[in-house]
Amino acid sequence: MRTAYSVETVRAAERELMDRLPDGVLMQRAAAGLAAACADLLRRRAPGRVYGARVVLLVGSGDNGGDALYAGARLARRGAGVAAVLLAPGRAHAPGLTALLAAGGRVADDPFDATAAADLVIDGITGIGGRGGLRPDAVPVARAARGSGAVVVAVDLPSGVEAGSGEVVGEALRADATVTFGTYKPAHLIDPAREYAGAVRLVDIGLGAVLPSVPELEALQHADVARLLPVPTGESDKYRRGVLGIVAGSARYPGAAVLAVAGALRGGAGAVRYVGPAGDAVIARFPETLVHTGPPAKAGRVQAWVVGPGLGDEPGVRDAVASDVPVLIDADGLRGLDAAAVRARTAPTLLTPHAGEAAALLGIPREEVESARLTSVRELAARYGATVLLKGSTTLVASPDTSEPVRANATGTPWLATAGSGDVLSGLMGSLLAAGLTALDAGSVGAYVHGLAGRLAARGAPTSAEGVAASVPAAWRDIASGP
Ligand SMILES: NC(=O)C1=CN([C@@H]2O[C@H](COP(=O)(O)OP(=O)(O)OC[C@H]3O[C@@H](n4cnc5c(N)ncnc54)[C@H](O)[C@@H]3O)[C@@H](O)[C@H]2O)[C@@H](O)CC1
Ligand SMILES: Nc1ncnc2c1ncn2[C@@H]1O[C@H](COP(=O)(O)OP(=O)(O)O)[C@@H](O)[C@H]1O
Ligand SMILES: [K+]
Repeated sequence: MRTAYSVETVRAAERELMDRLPDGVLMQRAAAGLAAACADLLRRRAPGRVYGARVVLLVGSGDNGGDALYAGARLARRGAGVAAVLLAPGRAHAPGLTALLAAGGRVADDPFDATAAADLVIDGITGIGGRGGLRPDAVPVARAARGSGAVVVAVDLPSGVEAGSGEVVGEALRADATVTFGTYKPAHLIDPAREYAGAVRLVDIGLGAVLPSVPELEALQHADVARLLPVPTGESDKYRRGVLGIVAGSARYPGAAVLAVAGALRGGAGAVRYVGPAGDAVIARFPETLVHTGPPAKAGRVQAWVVGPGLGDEPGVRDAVASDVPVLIDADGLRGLDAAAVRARTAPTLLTPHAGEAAALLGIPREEVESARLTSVRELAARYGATVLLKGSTTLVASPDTSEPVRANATGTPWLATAGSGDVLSGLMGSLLAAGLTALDAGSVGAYVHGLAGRLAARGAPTSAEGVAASVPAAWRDIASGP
């Protein structure tokens, strides 16, 4: 599990730790980890050593720049030629600059000449104190660094991203690698910032001892998902594995029903009951499905419902919401959803909007959701008293219980932005709900498997929702077989 803490929590923990330690120790720990990571990267490219390598530091006005300066000093002591570009010359971290100069480093005469010749650039413009994207004076230097042949290593965070939300407002410096300290921050787990960070390395500075036990955000890894995937045993029968009911499809969108059933069958349901007008299309593709044309309440016992994909104006949402088993509500099922009825439910509810649907539920413009995904998913979970999965390039899953961390999933690929892939996801998560996973686990495990299936299906070329469903078993096997 990767865990991330909010900026406020990180700052409070750092203060507490600093009070216990002699001055400057934390920054030295950070700089030592940063310098070691840079030395590793330099060894991996010509000329294959630190001695003689050309290193440029981009130094802002805060402690992020201080980390860069001290790391630069360490590299200079090992024979690298280190030049610092001071973006706020009068306000650069003074002891850090003194250390760099004492170690044989220098201040760059011309930032553009320096970056053009660099093997490695250390981005220490801003860290957790950065707000509102790169400032105009930093933009040309950042672009020159990115456009040079140098490896770009971000200190703590790629400069210009919002540490607490993962937003990128304006311009940010894309890194090949990021070295962060003490704990991940939300920006390391949430796109678009996550993508700007490149490969992230976490350096232990002793913060773990003072961080609270519950993080703000967590991201499941293979081993976590493997533990949660349901596996049938000798005692299992189809009912114990879970029967999933699917209320989906309409005369206009019969395919959504087929895709949701496809996801459900690959998600391990013992049986799938399909309720709606697309029974013929479903049976033609999946003869193992139990179909029913009456209302959901009369369809027979299920352990969970999925309601909404391609539903159009077909009825059925009310029955599902009124049931006493877990319910996943997606797509058309979310339209005009009655918050009071959802809050009154006794069994778990999982709402799975994309940004447009989330915006409609919150009554705000889509861009507002896109630019504040973490806040939006929390707000929806609170309003509906339900677990909410917000789809997108990073999928976020929030429980209505605010003491639970939000789960972030980034296993997906932009190739998943294809019609019907969300229907497959609904069926898959529905099966996991029917198997007894909590709404938070079903959502985050489903998103993880679906994202990986999307990657396997695409492998760099367009794929379809059917292709994603067909790759779920390969993704499942990959996860279950271990790291
Ligand atoms: N607090 C601690 O104990 C530790 C902090 N460390 C480092 O300290 C960093 C935080 O340092 P600070 O709080 O000084 O904050 P930063 O260094 O992230 O940035 C703050 C400074 O940048 C300026 N700034 C803000 N937004 C800007 C923008 N868009 N463009 C240009 N300049 C901008 C501000 O005016 C301020 O002077 C961490 O990210 C980490 O790198 C590490 O040394 C580990 C220990
Ligand atoms: N840029 C992206 N990167 C990764 N995954 C994406 C991206 N865009 C969409 N997805 C994923 O693709 C799926 C699309 O679902 P949805 O929007 O409901 O589409 P549909 O209604 O057509 O099925 C979701 O799982 C979503 O997280
Ligand atoms: K930085």
